[in-house]
Amino acid sequence: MSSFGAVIVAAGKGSRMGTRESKQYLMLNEKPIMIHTLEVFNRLPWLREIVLVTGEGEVERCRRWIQEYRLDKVSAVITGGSERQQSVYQGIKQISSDWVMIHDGVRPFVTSEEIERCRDAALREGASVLGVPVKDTIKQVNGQGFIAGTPDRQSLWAVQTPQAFRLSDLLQAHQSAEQEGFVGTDDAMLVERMGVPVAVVEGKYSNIKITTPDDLEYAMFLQKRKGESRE
Ligand SMILES: Nc1ccn([C@@H]2O[C@H](COP(=O)(O)OP(=O)(O)OP(=O)(O)O)[C@@H](O)[C@H]2O)c(=O)n1
Ligand SMILES: C[C@](O)(CO)[C@H](O)COP(=O)(O)O
Repeated sequence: MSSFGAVIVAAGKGSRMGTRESKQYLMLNEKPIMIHTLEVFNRLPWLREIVLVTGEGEVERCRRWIQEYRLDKVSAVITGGSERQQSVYQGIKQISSDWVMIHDGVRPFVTSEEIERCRDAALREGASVLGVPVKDTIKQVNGQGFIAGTPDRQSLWAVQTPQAFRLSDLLQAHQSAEQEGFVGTDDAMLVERMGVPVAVVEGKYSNIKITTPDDLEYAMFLQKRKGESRE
């Protein structure tokens, strides 16, 4: 099978969390959130390498955690950039596999089953992302705070990570975006604009991105449930 690597991005400031410590380093059940995430990927037998992208001044601490938790697939720990896109680009330059998965370090509840469905869809279709159909009605709102439009909910999905691509496609997409000054909010945007079809794979609503304080409470519930399901 083609070789797969993963880039776990954990170099953000976590401003929406409002904590002194960036959220990816916060303890969840006595273990840093990003370590929970790395452990999920490190358990995948078919994954060839993991590149961790972390914050300025955090490389040594992360390297100690990697040793402590025996994350033997981590091949490099590097610092990211001021934008998530820059962190991803730095990370994929360290990957030597044919395919790469990009995953947020603050999405610790993704399962190996979801990751493998994302992998298989990428191998089949060329690129793939995990996502879930939105449950709320989504509105476009204008600058005056009034509804400007209501997209058809049937076509709306909340897209998550991992997002999987051919390494060559993603490198080219990031290079083009950097040259053209284009900044997207996910990697699929950069590949879409290159005309590469991206398949959406239905994941789980529990694959949350820990972003604001209320997410932490839900994360503690999910972690407890995860622990209980192992007993
Ligand atoms: N310059 C950045 C920004 C974000 N990320 C990572 O990308 C993931 C998703 O980003 P987000 O949830 O927005 O994290 P932050 O940017 O830290 O959050 P905020 O926008 O609240 O500051 C996180 O794992 C974050 O650490 C990153 O590696 N480099
Ligand atoms: C990549 C992502 O997680 C997909 O939903 C999301 O776009 C990241 O956005 P953020 O503002 O960088 O958290």
